[in-house]
Amino acid sequence: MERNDLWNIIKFSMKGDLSSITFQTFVEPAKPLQLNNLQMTIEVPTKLHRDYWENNLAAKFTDYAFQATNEQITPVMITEEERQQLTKKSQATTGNVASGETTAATTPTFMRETKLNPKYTFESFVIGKGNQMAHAAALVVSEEPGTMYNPLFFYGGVGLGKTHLMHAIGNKLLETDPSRKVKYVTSEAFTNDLINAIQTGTQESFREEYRNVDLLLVDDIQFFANKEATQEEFFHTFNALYEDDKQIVLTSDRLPNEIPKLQDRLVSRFKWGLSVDITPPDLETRIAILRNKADLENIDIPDDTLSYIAGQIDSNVRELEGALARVQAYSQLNNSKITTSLVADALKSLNLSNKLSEVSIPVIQEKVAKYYHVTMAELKGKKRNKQIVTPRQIAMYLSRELTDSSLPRIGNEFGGKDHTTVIHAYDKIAAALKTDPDLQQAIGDLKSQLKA
Ligand SMILES: Nc1ncnc2c1ncn2[C@@H]1O[C@H](COP(=O)(O)OP(=O)(O)OP(=O)(O)O)[C@@H](O)[C@H]1O
Repeated sequence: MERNDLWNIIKFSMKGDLSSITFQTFVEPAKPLQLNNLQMTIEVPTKLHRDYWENNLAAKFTDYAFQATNEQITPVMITEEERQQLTKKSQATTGNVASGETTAATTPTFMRETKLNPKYTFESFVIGKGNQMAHAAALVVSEEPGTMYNPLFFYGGVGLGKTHLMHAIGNKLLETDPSRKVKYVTSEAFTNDLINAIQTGTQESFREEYRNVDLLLVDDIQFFANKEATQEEFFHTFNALYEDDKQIVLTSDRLPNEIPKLQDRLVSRFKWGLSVDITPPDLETRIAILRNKADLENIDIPDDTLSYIAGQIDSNVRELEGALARVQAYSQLNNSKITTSLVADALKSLNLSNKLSEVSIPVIQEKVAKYYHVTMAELKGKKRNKQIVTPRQIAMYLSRELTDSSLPRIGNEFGGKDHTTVIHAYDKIAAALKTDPDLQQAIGDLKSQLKA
């Protein structure tokens, strides 16, 4: 989630929770500066504000952030004056931005304790077609680290569960044997740690810290792109761990050979183990993920409403969870039960997805069904008689024209049809439209009804 989106959600929650004077005094003037490594740096006007935040608001912040993102995000408070001093200092040295890490630079950053998210476990991970193999490989690695798949490399788009699986491996390993040393870092944190070690002459401790672990988890290694010194150091870290049969797990948004300027020797090492991709969840898995999450959080929500959310958001799981958190907040605020119409309102007013301001596929289906006097079930069904096939094809055509849903998603909304069926329907109607005045009339009528 973007920094400002998250901040707005937290502010919104705090507003409902604090007295209006407290809110105006302490929350209103605070400014989120940066969201990085599970820390949000927040600027406040004075030391008094900072102290108040640290003593009274930080815990609330973390709770609300967790509700919205499922991640343990800590606020790092900084006064305006401190920020100005840091900016001056960093301009004079490396051009580093003011961040929580800079303010806390008294101990080397790499000595920070690894924080695994306790909620990211195998139990809370929903298995579907797109992540089945990744899940199985992760489980094997957590049971027998350093033996079968080393390194284990997950790749795939954002918010699809790569970090979740990584933490699950760490959590499971520690549960089985709490004496094991597990280190989780993002590739950016690895780079920052290295820079910090070089600046403070503590490379030896850096190496000790990274090379004496049983399990090293490095997230988002696509950010190693173009970073020569980091790659060099990581190469040696990798070799030391590998030779010692220690487990390495890596994630990236793409395959190693697609990461720009990643040294060949790293690319080839990353291929020694197992690379598994994670693909976006299908509708059923999205519904299962939402159901799982709703049950975990004790959110009372009917099945058809969950299906509605899952139908609206097909990009990634993070957005899906974000939508559920927004819906929950919206229902609490309005003091009403969660229903499909409340969800439609909640998602629209929070402007979660542009698609929602457009016509949706179910609405198109309803209008077409009514226009041609067929039922919704017939429209989504398999019957092949002309009185039903034509309206079905028209509805598919309009879904493609008027929404930006993908072909597979349109197919899904029509009772799980293949995307090639949607293409065929679209082409057929588009061709007929050139010559058939009745069809032109019908499509014109339907479009104007849908836009009304
Ligand atoms: N299959 C799943 N079951 C349950 N929760 C899931 C699943 N997949 C993803 N999630 C949840 O979705 C959110 C985003 O997942 P995660 O952070 O692991 O994504 P990612 O692939 O690492 O993305 P990024 O590349 O942006 O770091 C997390 O809260 C995670 O728990």
